[in-house]
Amino acid sequence: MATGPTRWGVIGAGQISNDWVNAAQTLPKEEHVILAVAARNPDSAATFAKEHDIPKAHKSYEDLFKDPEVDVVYIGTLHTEHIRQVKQALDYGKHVLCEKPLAMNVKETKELVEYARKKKLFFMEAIWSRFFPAYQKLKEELAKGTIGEVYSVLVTMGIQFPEDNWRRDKKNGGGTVLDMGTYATQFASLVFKDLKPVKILGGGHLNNSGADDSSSSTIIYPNGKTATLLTHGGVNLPNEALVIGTKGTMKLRNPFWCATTLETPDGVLEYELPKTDKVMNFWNCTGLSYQVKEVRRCLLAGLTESPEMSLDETLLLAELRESIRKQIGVEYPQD
Ligand SMILES: NC(=O)C1=CN([C@@H]2O[C@H](COP(=O)(O)OP(=O)(O)OC[C@H]3O[C@@H](n4cnc5c(N)ncnc54)[C@H](OP(=O)(O)O)[C@@H]3O)[C@@H](O)[C@H]2O)C=CC1
Ligand SMILES: O=C(O)C(O)[C@H](O)[C@H](O)CO
Repeated sequence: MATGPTRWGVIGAGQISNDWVNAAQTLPKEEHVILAVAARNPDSAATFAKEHDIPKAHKSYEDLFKDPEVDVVYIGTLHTEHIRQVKQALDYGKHVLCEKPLAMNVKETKELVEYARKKKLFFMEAIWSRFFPAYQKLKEELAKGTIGEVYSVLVTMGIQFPEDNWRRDKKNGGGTVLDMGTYATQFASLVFKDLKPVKILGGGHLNNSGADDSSSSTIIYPNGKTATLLTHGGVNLPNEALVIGTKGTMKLRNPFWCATTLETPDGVLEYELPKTDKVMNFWNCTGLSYQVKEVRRCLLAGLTESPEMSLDETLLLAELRESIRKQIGVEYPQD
């Protein structure tokens, strides 16, 4: 791979893997090749491979991890499964990009971070938001002091999921804090990156499975700064992220976790996404290609972590989520 394309193996033939592969395939073939896929059911991997023009369909996840031609594995499975799958991929010497949330709780997240660091392989939680051009621009404007001293972050993420969606089922890792709180907390953490939270307040409602159906939380940072976050699985919220300073406000939207619009005091900036004619499951998902590019950039530079989404930050997000959802009363079997 030193000179050739990055050769990807994908595990999980579900919804996000569909979007991720379609997004990665918008990139030049000289840089990224989706070489292999594996699923729990070999027939499902074969069908996925055919649909996406992927040369190899392996009979098991382990067969894919063993494939010497695969440089890096993308894990697109439910987060209840990540702990075992990430470790096995690393054991076979693969670099790993793993879907968010990286794991079920702080304990699992720490275990994975330490494991990857010991192996000295590239490892990243797939917080794709960070690599959107609108995020890069927001960071530039924050660094320039465009809105002065920032005191407040306000984020809402709410999507009306059907009752039978796994996101509402605790045994499948459901709960809005794990699903949407990952995005909300990464935004707070991006803005207040140099500050250690002094207090985390959380509340919300549980559904019948014992997962949270809504959350309302405030992260108190030092020096009068706060981030207020709402998540909801039963109603659509504005899905915007605001950052408010002494000289004005900036807002990411459309929606904030894969933003194509940035409002600044000087005007509204719109960003076009890469195009595909493939069927996508989730909003703005050709934007997954930005993080795919980041992984190659890091591999070529010999980095084992992305400076934009470090493993320390992944740990912090896990801690924030755990504190919030435990205050709501969500306990997972993995805790
Ligand atoms: N970055 C983003 O924009 C998004 C990220 N996500 C994240 O991606 C992950 C997958 O979500 P999504 O694709 O929507 O989910 P899917 O329901 O489509 O499931 C994905 C895959 O997970 C595996 N899986 C599903 N159920 C089980 C189970 N009960 N036991 C073991 N494995 C199971 C299957 O793998 P197999 O095919 O091998 O059977 C399945 O194809 C989640 O962690 C989610 O948070 C989800 C949506 C968007
Ligand atoms: O990661 C995601 O984007 C999610 O799983 C969301 O909760 C949602 O489905 C939005 O697309």
